[in-house]
Amino acid sequence: MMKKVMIATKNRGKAAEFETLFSKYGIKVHTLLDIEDHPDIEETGNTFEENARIKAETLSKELNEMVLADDSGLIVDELGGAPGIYSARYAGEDKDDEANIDKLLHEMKEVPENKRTARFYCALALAIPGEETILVSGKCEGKILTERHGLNGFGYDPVFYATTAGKSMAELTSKEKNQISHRSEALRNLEPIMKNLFNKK
Ligand SMILES: O=P(O)(O)OP(=O)(O)OP(=O)(O)OC[C@H]1O[C@@H](n2cnc3c(O)ncnc32)[C@H](O)[C@@H]1O
Ligand SMILES: [Mg+2]
Repeated sequence: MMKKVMIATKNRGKAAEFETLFSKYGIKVHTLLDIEDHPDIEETGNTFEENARIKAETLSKELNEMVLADDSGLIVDELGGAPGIYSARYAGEDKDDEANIDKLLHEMKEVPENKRTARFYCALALAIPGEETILVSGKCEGKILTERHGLNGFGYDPVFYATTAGKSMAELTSKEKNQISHRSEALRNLEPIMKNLFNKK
């Protein structure tokens, strides 16, 4: 039997990363992009964890199967934690990565190098019918650059300098990003639980 997991996301960048991250377990990934005209699941929570739970549980109830959801974003110290859970719609409801970056660079225009610290955060929720939802998280420390660097990745990657890599996130190959990212750290924290689940089948 082919192992597969449904992920409650419409973000192509996330979907591609999960596809790679799960492939090493021999698990195939499906997302909301595979369901025609599926409406967005409203993120009405006040934390990454709440929003991840809402997305996972909503779709899990709808499909009556196990669903994983990712709620993530960029936390900038000098901006009091913004854009945070509003990262996707920082510059407006239409979710435009380039507009979001432009707004961030503008807000950070006068901020000196030593005060540009930030981190990516990822909460993952695994909803299983009839069971308590499992929540894990991961983060990745860095700084906000003053201009775009690199063409890989998605979202805020071009303006996020990842401390452990010594480069912008968009200058990393997907393999390199997957070694240090908030998303991969969160997924590693889910690994023992996933192993249990998939070996039971
Ligand atoms: O809710 P779904 O459908 O999963 O897709 P989304 O794009 O709306 O995702 P979020 O609500 O979790 O918002 C996360 C935003 O944070 C940013 N982000 C998250 N992870 C990122 C990463 O690895 N690299 C760059 N930006 C990231 C990116 O701009 C996302 O749009
Ligand atoms: Mg979203």
